[in-house]
Amino acid sequence: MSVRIVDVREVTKPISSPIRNAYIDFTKMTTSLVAVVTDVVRDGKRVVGYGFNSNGRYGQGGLIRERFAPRLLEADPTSLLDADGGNLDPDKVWSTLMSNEKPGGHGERSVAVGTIDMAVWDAVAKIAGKPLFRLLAERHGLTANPRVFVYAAGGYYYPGKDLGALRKEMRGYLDRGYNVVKMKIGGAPLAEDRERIEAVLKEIGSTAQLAVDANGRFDLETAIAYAKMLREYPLFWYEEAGDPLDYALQAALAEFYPGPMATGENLFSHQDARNLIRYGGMRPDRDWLQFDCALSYGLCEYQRTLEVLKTHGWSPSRCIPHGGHQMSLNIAAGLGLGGNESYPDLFQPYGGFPDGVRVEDGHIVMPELPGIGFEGKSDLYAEMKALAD
Ligand SMILES: O=C([O-])CC(=O)C(=O)O
Ligand SMILES: [Mg+2]
Repeated sequence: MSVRIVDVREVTKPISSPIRNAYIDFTKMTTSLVAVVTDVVRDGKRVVGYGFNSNGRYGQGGLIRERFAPRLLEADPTSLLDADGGNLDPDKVWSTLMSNEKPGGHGERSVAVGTIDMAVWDAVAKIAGKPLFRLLAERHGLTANPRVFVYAAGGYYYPGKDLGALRKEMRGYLDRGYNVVKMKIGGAPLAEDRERIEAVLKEIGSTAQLAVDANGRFDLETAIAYAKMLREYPLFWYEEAGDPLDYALQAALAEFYPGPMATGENLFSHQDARNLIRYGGMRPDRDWLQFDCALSYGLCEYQRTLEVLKTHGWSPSRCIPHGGHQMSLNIAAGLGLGGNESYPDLFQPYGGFPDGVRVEDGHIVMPELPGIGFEGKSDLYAEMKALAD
């Protein structure tokens, strides 16, 4: 049997909402939805792999249609296959996507490639007839663990949102089974953020922990001022204090913040991840890494990032990716990450879990669906199917 990619389709969809973090609002946010259509038939149906990019970066229809989809469709189909020709080889597909691309300058390109790469892995696992997390564990000689830690991200700034509304939002996450919640900081003066934090801590009591996210807003002085305030509270983590590429700031912050820090969602290559580990002062015994494959050249590149971490003495269990998508849930279950982000009320239908999956005690259990599992989420699959039909 041979396998051929017969089409790569893209549509840019809105995932807008009136929320705001310390840096951007999401009123114009979009995502690229991609379908990689193959000539393989499984259970009487053509195998189509699907992918999309995470929130925070916009849809990449231009790059995908002008540059990346044509490279795959123009390639010799046999050059994209694994050794016995029975499936696509994601690394060969990745190399074809990245042909004639110079190194460095990771940005929108890494989002376009990450989105297609997600669809390729979905197709590969479907052709293999397995959930992606099982396929990944097998490839790496690991035992999959379908029970994955998830936390609830929200706590955005929102017109008219007072402390009561913030507390209610957080209570809603606890009611849905989460035991770690996250809120935004840095979009209001420090004293006001302190009030917001105290209100949430009062609401969640000892049943949950709170993480805070500054979205890269602070200069060094402000990051340290916040560190001195935040270290008075038992926070789950202090996220993305300064500019994502300011490794010296991150390293200096460690001097003032003994608790866990988190960052990495805006680093888009294994080289950038390596620089964070080399120069960012991150501590493998307590800090968290949030690289998101959907924004950073996909799972082929994420595996290289995990290799870099290993070389520097970091366990994959210190990774809790940004983005709240099922792709990272599969990587977490297959390769032993520490968990995954989740946005219970935002970015639908792209984020979240297959229908019927419930959060219990801050964890979900992955269903045994072939591929990434998108077919198990009916609202998401309806959009995907419309693209492929
Ligand atoms: O507000 C955003 O851009 C999303 C974000 O940082 C996160 O989920 O950690
Ligand atoms: Mg963040």
